[in-house]
Amino acid sequence: MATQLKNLSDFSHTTVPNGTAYKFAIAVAEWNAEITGSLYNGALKTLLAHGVLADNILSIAVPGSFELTSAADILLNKHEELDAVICLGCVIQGDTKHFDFICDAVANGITQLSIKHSKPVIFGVLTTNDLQQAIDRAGGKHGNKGDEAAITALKMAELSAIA
Ligand SMILES: Nc1c(NC[C@H](O)[C@H](O)[C@H](O)CO)[nH]c(=O)[nH]c1=O
Ligand SMILES: CC(=O)[C@@H](O)COP(=O)(O)O
Repeated sequence: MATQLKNLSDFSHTTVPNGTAYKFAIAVAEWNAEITGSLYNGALKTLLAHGVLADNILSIAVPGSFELTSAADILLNKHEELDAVICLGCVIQGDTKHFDFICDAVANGITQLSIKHSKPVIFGVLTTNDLQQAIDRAGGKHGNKGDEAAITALKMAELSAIA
């Protein structure tokens, strides 16, 4: 499994841009809140640790991961100054195919949104078979996907600035 080869929180501080000049939004799904809360805390801590000003981080909650795409679209339409939007969620397989539809909708929706706005929209959504896999990736043995999402946002904001 790829994550077993790379800890989600493993990154070199020397390769992460300083975020003082950048403005970010974080959209967090309320489903599986004990997991998404950990993802959010990881992302926030990582942004602040790399110089992002607290006043330059706009955070909102949405009911579920399916709503992350529309929330990011609303944020990008209303706040043109944003350099990137981080979308955080946790989708856990249930008894039906609902999992597949949500995961596909969010992944494809976020991808299309990033292209529509020419702004980085970061896919920080766990899509796991069970709760333990989510725990392992939200500050557990495989690190925190919120950290990874924040690092990605910083790198993409820098890329957008220098490209
Ligand atoms: N089962 C999970 C959901 N389901 C809710 C959807 O995301 C959505 O809010 C609903 O279908 C109404 O549009 N959401 C998660 O984030 N994680 C899940 O495991
Ligand atoms: C991903 C989901 O929506 C899922 O948790 C819902 O569970 P079920 O498929 O058993 O209805």
